[in-house]
Amino acid sequence: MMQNNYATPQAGSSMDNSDKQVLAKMVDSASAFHKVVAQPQTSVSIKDVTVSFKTPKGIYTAVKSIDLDIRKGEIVALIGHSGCGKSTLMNTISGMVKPSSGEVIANGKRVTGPGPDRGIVFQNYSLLPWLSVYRNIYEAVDSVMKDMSSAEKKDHVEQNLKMVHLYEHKDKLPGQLSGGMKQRVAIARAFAINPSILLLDEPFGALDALTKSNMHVELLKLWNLDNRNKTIIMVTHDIEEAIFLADRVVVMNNGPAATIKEIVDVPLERPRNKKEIVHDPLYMEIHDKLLSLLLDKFSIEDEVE
Ligand SMILES: Nc1ncnc2c1ncn2[C@@H]1O[C@H](COP(=O)(O)OP(=O)(O)OP(=O)(O)O)[C@@H](O)[C@H]1O
Repeated sequence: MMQNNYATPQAGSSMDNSDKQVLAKMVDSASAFHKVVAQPQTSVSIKDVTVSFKTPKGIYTAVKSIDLDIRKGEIVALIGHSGCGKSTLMNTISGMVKPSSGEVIANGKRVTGPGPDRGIVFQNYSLLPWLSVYRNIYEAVDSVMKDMSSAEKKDHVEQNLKMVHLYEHKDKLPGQLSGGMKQRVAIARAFAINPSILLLDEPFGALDALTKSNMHVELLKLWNLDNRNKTIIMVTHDIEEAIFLADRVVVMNNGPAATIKEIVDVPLERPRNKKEIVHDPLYMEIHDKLLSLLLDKFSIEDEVE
């Protein structure tokens, strides 16, 4: 039988000072052990990342000294004014932009380029216009899931199409779909390659408010179906979107050399209900906070000195 190293002394037994010290050390190391075990797994770690670009006018530093740890299964939204470096930061995680200094660790490995553990969805869908909906997803699966048979790949693609309610449209070309449908194909394609990290760069930016709202619910459904295991990092300009989806909102300062201004927690319970959440005082508080962080001026009167 395993000995219990953390047993307390029997009642009535006396302890001298050295016993007490030993016991205190044991309790300390036990709680340290539990802290380590209980610590959530880090999915992405951005360590002191600076990105500079060579431009005709000289070196332009987009983001500077960014430090950010993102837990496995966490949804994080990056928000900030246009040009502050949100996409640049995302692209250091996807591996499409190399940091000028610092490093990004994804799933315990240093990012040196794109990889199938990180799926990316852009605002402009990036579907291949000459391939059907089905083939757009199949080609991605085929290039990543080498061990699957053709029949398994077919099943897998069809299952992912059903998940986003597009099975009936599988033979259409992207040009025959609405914006929301195209974005669902792009999301199904990203999910189909089963990345543990999903990077969404303004995925719903081009959609009307109603479609966008439906897409938010669809995205969270997919995340739930996957037992909330996927880490989702998304760029957005939309405060409501960020609060509805995210566990934390990372607010960036304006560039050049943009840094993180503040990280705002969103401890609203899940599942979140679109209609009800907006009446939650905590939602309103977070909304106000984000608005204040993003807006320097609230009305034209603020312009008057
Ligand atoms: N390849 C590049 N070469 C030179 N400058 C670049 C390059 N990529 C980005 N930049 C500059 O870096 C800054 C940050 O760009 P980025 O696209 O990351 O901003 P963003 O916050 O995502 O903007 P938006 O919200 O408008 O999409 C901008 O000033 C942009 O012009």
